[in-house]
Amino acid sequence: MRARLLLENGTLFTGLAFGADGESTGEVVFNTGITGYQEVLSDPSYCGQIVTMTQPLIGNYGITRDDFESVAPFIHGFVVRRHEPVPSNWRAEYSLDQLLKEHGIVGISEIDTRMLTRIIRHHGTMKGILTTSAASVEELQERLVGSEMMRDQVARTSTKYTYNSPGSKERIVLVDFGAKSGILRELSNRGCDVVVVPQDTTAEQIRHLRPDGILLSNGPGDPKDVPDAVTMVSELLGEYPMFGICLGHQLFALACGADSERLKFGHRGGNHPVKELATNRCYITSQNHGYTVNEDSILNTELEVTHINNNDKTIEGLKHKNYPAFSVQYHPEAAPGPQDSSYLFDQFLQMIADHKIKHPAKPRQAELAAAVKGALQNA
Ligand SMILES: NC(=O)CC[C@H](N)C(=O)O
Repeated sequence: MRARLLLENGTLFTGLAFGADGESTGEVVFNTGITGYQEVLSDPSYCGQIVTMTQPLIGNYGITRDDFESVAPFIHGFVVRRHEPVPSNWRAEYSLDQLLKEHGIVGISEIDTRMLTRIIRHHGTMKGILTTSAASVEELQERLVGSEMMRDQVARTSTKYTYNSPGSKERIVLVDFGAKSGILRELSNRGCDVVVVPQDTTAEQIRHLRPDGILLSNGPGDPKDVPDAVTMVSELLGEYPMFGICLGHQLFALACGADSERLKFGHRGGNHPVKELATNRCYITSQNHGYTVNEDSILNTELEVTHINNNDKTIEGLKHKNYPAFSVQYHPEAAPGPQDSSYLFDQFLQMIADHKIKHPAKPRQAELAAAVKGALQNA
């Protein structure tokens, strides 16, 4: 069966359909990972996007329950050069085609994904419509023009309820803006007592959880679409050690008074070189983002740039000059991609340990102690 992808600039790709029948619109982006299509499909940060894999052979190792990065995929379409319907892998439980069918996601194969990627690199990311319908190109164009880009992806992908993943060590409040499971996995592997909270949790509600540290997760969309989260971060800054990942990094920057902007075509893949400025060392990182922190906007803040992208020199890491808080634009939890940056989770836990030495009594406990002492003296 035929599927078609029409871009905002008028380019039409005709290929073979796989996955679900139907039609969807979204921002068309590309990912350069050679493996990891399952993690890409299930990364909530792709919510509302039509994803193209530049690796030409996709589906050959199938789908495994253990490799999901969220319970369900949120992408709006999947574009590949060649779709392999029969997986060949002992871990495969079912096929890519089945996964897309189960979740109503339209796939298209047998199109020139190299050409599509070059168009996106040249023009920048743009909207597209992916369909298995027989509609005329004019009809598709009309629907594409009339379609709105999503603005509420964080609310769609975040947990609705607070839940606990118990551990015996530090209590980390993980604010879920559309978090990949890998973040929770990294914290749990280190024995942390993780409390995952919804994206609209207030600073006061987080204080009631008595955290040792706060982790701001990755997530989809424009960081400026979640202003209440920026307020929450600014209220808790300095009070608790904080670590921001991807969207969390952008929210941390906005909370410190910096600005964010859209990248022409974003960074998506497992091969992005990032330079750590303190050591001049280069890390190959896993990335998936379309926005970045504006460099000039850092100047009037208390932020310091710690990492830059070696390809386009954009900001990849920040730290607060006076508070225990830092962030990275890339994915230390990998999944998919290189695991070289997982040490950042250890760095976060070390920051929490140092903070505890400097602030042995939590402000609230100190307040309580002072109140009790006052009450005893007056008695
Ligand atoms: N993976 C992420 O957290 C992405 C952050 C943000 N949605 C962006 O595209 O820049």
